[in-house]
Amino acid sequence: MSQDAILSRLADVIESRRGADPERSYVARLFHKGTDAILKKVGEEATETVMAAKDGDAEKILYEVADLWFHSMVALAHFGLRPEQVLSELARREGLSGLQEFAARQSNPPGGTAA
Ligand SMILES: N=c1c2ncn([C@@H]3O[C@H](COP(=O)(O)OP(=O)(O)OP(=O)(O)O)[C@@H](O)[C@H]3O)c2ncn1[C@@H]1O[C@H](COP(=O)(O)O)[C@@H](O)[C@H]1O
Repeated sequence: MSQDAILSRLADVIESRRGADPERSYVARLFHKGTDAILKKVGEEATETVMAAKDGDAEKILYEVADLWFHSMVALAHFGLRPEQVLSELARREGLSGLQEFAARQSNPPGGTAA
């Protein structure tokens, strides 16, 4: 199966678990537990990614980043957001120097007021 649309397909599956039986679905269980549990998993997987990277273990890094992306997608769904919106944001940044983007953020921070 093509990998091109994996994020969209996975987001659809995650969305379909809303209201599903927490005994039969890991995603439904996370939704059922709520915001703090979902965000705790994102934090844990981020930490496990850092630990794998410190070990320099390529296979483990890929495994942990997959866990991190997956739990980040559950968090996105929890807040009514889609991975396509993240991809659009990355596309918007494409070709824009990270330094230019940083300067733009200072004068127009996302969801905040300028410093
Ligand atoms: N991609 C994933 C995926 N990646 C990781 N995980 C689960 O995320 C959990 C990771 O937790 P940890 O690594 O911390 O291990 P753990 O000790 O078992 O978890 P905790 O007890 O610490 O919470 C494990 O239970 C993994 O099985 C995932 N669970 C589901 N998916 C996808 O989501 C779909 C829907 O899943 P269900 O809702 O379970 O049907 C699946 O078909 C998959 O495509």
